[in-house]
Amino acid sequence: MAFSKTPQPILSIENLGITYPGGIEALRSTSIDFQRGEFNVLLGLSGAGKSSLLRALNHLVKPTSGKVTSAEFGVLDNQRTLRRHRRKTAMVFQHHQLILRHTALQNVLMGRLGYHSFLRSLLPMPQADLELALHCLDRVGLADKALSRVDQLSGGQQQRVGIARALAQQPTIILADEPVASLDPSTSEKVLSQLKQICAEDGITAIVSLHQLEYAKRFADRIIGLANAQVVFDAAPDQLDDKQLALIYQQPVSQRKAEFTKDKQQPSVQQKLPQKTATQLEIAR
Ligand SMILES: Nc1ncnc2c1ncn2[C@@H]1O[C@H](COP(=O)(O)OP(=O)(O)OP(=O)(O)O)[C@@H](O)[C@H]1O
Repeated sequence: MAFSKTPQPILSIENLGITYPGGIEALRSTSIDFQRGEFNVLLGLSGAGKSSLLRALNHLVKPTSGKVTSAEFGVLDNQRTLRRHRRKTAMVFQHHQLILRHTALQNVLMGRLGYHSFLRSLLPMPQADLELALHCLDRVGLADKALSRVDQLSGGQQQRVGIARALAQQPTIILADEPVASLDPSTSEKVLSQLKQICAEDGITAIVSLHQLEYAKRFADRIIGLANAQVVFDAAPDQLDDKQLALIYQQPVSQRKAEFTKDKQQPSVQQKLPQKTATQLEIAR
């Protein structure tokens, strides 16, 4: 089940744990090496811990234990290292987080902000940044929309602007948190194909959380399955059989406990219903 390790991971987590205030454990002591240029998909039920893991990789969520190590910059344990790591680690979000009243080009230029001081970023962007931003829009097929306001673009086009903004960071890693969750199937496929192709061309490591098993199987080089805050599968998509799927899609422990308690202590909804209504429910099934 373990994924074969090559000597040079670009990003590693070691005994990483995330517990939110209130005691909710989103990730239990987890260690993973992410290899250069790989397209990784995090798969799991809602609440399994995908977003928490993804966001901990650039400390948008602060881990409560363990460490994240960038091959380029070292352990993320100080502001300087974190700033440098974040500059080369771009994010693509489910709701793209674009400024809707700005043009596509203005949004893509935001990807360059990490390369400038605060004062410099108040001035017009350098010509080289403008050219790079246009090139990034061109790569996602939206050069002709550079001067369109983002609120005039379709959902798929908006997500492609989000990808172009990520590319403008000239990243070595892209973290994408459910990038196609708001898109229809055909647009989702186009967006994921484009993301995968660009990452392959540029040698970018992608770590992408997805809900759709079929996309995970089709696009991932490696699938990391999470359930109940733990990695339960870590291998190439062709290793994913029914047994492994059952592990990934097992009911959350909290839900199982709640149902066990409910079964033991309380009559089921059907038991509580008058006999006639319960029979009608049975028939309606
Ligand atoms: N900010 C937070 N504060 C408290 N608990 C949180 C917070 N964010 C997430 N959680 C909890 O942590 C657990 C893991 O959540 P997470 O969002 O990482 O899962 P997920 O697999 O990404 O789910 P989804 O697919 O629905 O986005 C869940 O029980 C969730 O309720």
